[in-house]
Amino acid sequence: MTKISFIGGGNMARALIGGLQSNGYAMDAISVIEPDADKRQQLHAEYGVHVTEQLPSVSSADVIVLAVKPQQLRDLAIFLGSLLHEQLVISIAAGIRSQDLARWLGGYQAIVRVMPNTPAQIQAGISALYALPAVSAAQKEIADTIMQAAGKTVWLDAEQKMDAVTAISGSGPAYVFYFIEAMQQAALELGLSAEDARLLSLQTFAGATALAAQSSETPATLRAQVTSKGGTTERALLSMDTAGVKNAIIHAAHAAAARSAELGDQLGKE
Ligand SMILES: NC(=O)C1=CN([C@@H]2O[C@H](COP(=O)(O)OP(=O)(O)OC[C@H]3O[C@@H](n4cnc5c(N)ncnc54)[C@H](O)[C@@H]3O)[C@@H](O)[C@H]2O)C=CC1
Ligand SMILES: O=C(O)[C@@H]1CCC=N1
Repeated sequence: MTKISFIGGGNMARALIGGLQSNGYAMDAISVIEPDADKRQQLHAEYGVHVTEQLPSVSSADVIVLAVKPQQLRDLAIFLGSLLHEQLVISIAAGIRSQDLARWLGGYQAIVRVMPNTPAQIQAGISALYALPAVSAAQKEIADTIMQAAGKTVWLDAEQKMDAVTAISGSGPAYVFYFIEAMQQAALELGLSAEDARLLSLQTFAGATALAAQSSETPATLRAQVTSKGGTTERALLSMDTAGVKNAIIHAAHAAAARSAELGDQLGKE
């Protein structure tokens, strides 16, 4: 079993470990290096993974997943470089470009950059992957297998596309949760119980998403099928258009992509 060492045991590492566990991955092949003692204890209790605060323990891993904040990556990578010997390095940090990471690692090139998302924890994630040219086909296969335990994978032909991916699928779950929050609040205001508000809004999302995925019709056509002339949906959509909801969502995604590029520019300079 490929030994995986996560550096950083926060939200995204937990999501990926949860996905690996649900997929039957041996939890004793996974270790997590995390400075926060409470998080270490929780990870060990919940998943049975090895936990430590000692960075040198990565030496025994086959794959190292860098799961710290983008702002924490450079200092970590500078230490990590001397501990590497043929391991595959997977970075999930938003914005940080592979060549900047390679430079911080002292020229180490076996790097796959990945943008996962949190539905990974129930194997419903999607990850985009980009490999530096030095990464072998076998290493790409390993990265793909690990990320498939968390959901679907897509390989990018140009790293520049990571900014767009980050804005759509990386940050995207938060946009969907935001919409669900709004739907549930409206349901409560309209007099439904909390239980019904949750069930009705979540099943509506799940059903509409499944329909959009399975149907050959475009989302616009599916939307038109809900919208009776002079009816309730028409009134709701008019309200959304007047408030500029669609444009706000599009602008939000552009803002996220711009922030991803900005993180790469700012942090990559160092
Ligand atoms: N949360 C999300 O939805 C997604 C996050 N990402 C990326 O994943 C990375 C991690 O994000 P989160 O898990 O949300 O952050 P987080 O803050 O929950 O986790 C980061 C963890 O790294 C630990 N840490 C800090 N310095 C460390 C060091 N030197 N060695 C070992 N561990 C250290 C922290 O104690 C913390 O537990 C970020 O780079 C983010 O851009 C990517 C896709 C989605
Ligand atoms: O908000 C962030 O910066 C990270 C990257 C994508 C999702 N969470």
